[in-house]
Amino acid sequence: MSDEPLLKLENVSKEFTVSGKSFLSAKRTLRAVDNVSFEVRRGETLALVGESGCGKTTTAWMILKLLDPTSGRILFNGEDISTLKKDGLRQYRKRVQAVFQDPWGSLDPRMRVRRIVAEPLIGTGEKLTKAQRDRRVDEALDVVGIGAKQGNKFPHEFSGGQRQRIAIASALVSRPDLIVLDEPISGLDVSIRAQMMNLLKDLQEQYGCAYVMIAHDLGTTRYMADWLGVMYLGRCVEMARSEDIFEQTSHPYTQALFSAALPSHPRDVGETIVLSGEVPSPMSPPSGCAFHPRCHKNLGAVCESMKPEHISFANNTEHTVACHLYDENGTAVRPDVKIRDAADVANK
Ligand SMILES: Nc1ncnc2c1ncn2[C@@H]1O[C@H](COP(=O)(O)OP(=O)(O)OP(=O)(O)O)[C@@H](O)[C@H]1O
Repeated sequence: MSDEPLLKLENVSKEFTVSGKSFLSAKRTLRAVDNVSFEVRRGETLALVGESGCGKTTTAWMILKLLDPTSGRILFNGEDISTLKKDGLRQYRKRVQAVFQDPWGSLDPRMRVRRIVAEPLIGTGEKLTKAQRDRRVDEALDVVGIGAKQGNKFPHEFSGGQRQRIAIASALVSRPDLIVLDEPISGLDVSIRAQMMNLLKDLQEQYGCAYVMIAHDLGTTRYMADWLGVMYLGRCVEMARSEDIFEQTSHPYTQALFSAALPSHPRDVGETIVLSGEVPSPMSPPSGCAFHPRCHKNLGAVCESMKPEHISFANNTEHTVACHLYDENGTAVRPDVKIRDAADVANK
């Protein structure tokens, strides 16, 4: 597999202007995504995790070109997607597809399933005869387990899991290089989630497409993802190969997230870390490290006043973290620090 990234985000940020509550109050800026950088290689899966409101969907929407970044660049096969016009944009829409949590949103209830699945083939510039198009639709319906014969039915004639399979068929039919999966299984019954994860993995093996996956559930990401990015209040606070993060969580936020979701992991945490309070509003983020008010390893003054840079670990440069607990080589400075030591540390 080529090492050239299929998708590259370079310091991507997105700000929204939000009106005040009353007519007279000033407009304010909300930074939903803050300097996010990562790469996705062909055929690999990168998952973004984090609590609600941390910027996962906004990031996905920018990749899908449903939103434009306020700053930074998104490169697809080395090309800045903000420069795409007409044909280039049409090609991009064909090569980058999406599956959302609620398939109802993307399945027109008045259309037969065949027509819905064929939709991404229309207007992509790819010259297909009707027979070729039909064959593609049949194949897509077959590989997702719906079966070509069911194509004349309407979406309401299928169960939730089947509807999600139809949405996947529709995403696959144009043979995309990348599919953005926005919580694709969280709306489904627990009993069929495993089937759906297996299906997505099988399809990736068969077609070689990459996935950017948004997930709340760490169990899913552990099974699906090659890379994991942990987001907090718009920032990607930790990023690494999935197996490396599951082996060694480094950012205190990642540790808290993992300790709550996977009580037996990670090995280095040992005890359950309870995250106190809510995620602060991105409209008025805390100073310094935005996680400091909730952090069980808060070092005090440095965390409260300085935004930590992203650094990579000396023994594994693919593992990056933005936290004052680590020095510029990624070595842990004070991994032992507990919150009660914070004032002492700050005074040293
Ligand atoms: N169009 C918009 N206008 C203003 N604020 C927005 C807009 N879209 C998103 N936001 C805000 O940006 C922040 C990030 O939202 P986003 O939906 O990307 O988070 P998320 O991690 O995907 O959350 P969830 O898991 O709940 O979908 C939130 O504070 C949200 O309220």
